[in-house]
Amino acid sequence: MSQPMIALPATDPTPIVTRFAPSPTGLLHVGNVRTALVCWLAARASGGRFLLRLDDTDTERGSAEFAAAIEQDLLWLGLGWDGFSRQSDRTGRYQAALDRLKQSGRLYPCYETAEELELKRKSLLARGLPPLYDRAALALTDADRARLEAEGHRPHWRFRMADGPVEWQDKVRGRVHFEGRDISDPVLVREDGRALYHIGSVVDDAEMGITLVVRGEDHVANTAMHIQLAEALGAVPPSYAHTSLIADAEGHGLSKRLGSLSLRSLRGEGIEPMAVASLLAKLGTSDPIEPRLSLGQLAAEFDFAKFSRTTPRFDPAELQRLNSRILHETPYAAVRDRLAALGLGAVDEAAWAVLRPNLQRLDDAAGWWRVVTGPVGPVVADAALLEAAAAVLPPEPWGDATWGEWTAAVRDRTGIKGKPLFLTLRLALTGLDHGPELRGLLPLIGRERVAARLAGRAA
Ligand SMILES: Nc1ncnc2c1ncn2[C@@H]1O[C@H](COP(=O)(O)OP(=O)(O)OP(=O)(O)O)[C@@H](O)[C@H]1O
Repeated sequence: MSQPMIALPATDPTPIVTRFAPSPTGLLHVGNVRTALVCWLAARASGGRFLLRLDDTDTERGSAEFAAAIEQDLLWLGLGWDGFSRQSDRTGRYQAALDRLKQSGRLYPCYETAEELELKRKSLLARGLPPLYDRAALALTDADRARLEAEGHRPHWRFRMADGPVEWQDKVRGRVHFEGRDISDPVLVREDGRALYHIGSVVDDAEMGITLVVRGEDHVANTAMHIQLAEALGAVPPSYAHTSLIADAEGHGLSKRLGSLSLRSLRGEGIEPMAVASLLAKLGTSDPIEPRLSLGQLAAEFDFAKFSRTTPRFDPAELQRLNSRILHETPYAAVRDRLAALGLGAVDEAAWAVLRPNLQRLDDAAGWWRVVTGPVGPVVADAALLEAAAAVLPPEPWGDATWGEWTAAVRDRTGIKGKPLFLTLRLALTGLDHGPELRGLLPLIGRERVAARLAGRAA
């Protein structure tokens, strides 16, 4: 008998709870931001929740300033969160989990020094073997441990991986398979008593009800271990999506600590948040990169099935092109307050429509607005032509049709048309040989200033 056809919904109907968990060790770079954006879009596309969790337990390298900068940068991009936490506030929860692992025998103390471990590693590699920890510490007796402690050795603690397969269906990479025995027992607690990132990550994901972990592929091997860790703590591991890592235009990796391609520097260069989002949401996917004006639209187009596993390169020139195209489409209501903050409160909707096709960044508007309000030192290329043009300058009010009517009258009077006419007028009215359409500029400049500039006076 043939199987009945089942119509599956196109998208995952279950609301996803996901999180972005950066360490505050530097400014977010475009790779981090792409991961955050993918998390956010996955949550929004499913009607779910996006949590921000600062992985701030490394007090040596992290700082409160970087933590604040991460929050500001995400908000600038529009990636608000539905829940916020700091791992430094939750160390008691991690300690409780570590105690449980000790009780169940999955966490065991080790006393090798870094030098001893390095020697073991080198010797394994020299014999062509994988550098797995040999679990020598599991053979220590209570008396051995007491002696080591009495000699002043402090233990670090390892999680005992179980043998057997660890598998998951990754939303980007498909089926991923590891063998537990191929993974070295990871250190979860250092000699100084500090818990490493893994325990916080797994405990928080479980206690915060995370259903999907989206992170860079630098974490794939960690995930096999995190799955076992979650299970050892009695939790159901979440689903996973490991996105490829973004490289710079030359193909080099990015690092927060090295200050690569930060979101902040792009913002300083006048890049619009939606230009960044439009590029990063589509980079490394099968969708074309096109300007998008809202995150909601990007969420509607979001699908993990579109992501490829190749390493995408971030091209600043492409971002710049997108930025211009986005500004050219941005409606007045979206920029009114920002124009006012630039001292351009007088730029109204009609003026914005004239200026925006010439913008590469928003603050270019100030330069073009000065062309309107003056003073502009006109360039007189043909005094006779300008005199004739002034003689047929129509009375106000001026509108969209004025430019066409006026230049037709100048042409009829002088017999000059085309480029010699238009370039001469442009140089006289703006002092420049390029810029916004004169049809739109003319009514903004107004008759008084136009007349003065035609007469060669700065106005
Ligand atoms: N180049 C990259 N492309 C995409 N995602 C990345 C890239 N680098 C890091 N990520 C992801 O960003 C998230 C935050 O990572 P993390 O805070 O460790 O950043 P990092 O840049 O690796 O920092 P650091 O340089 O301090 O190690 C993780 O999910 C990580 O996988």
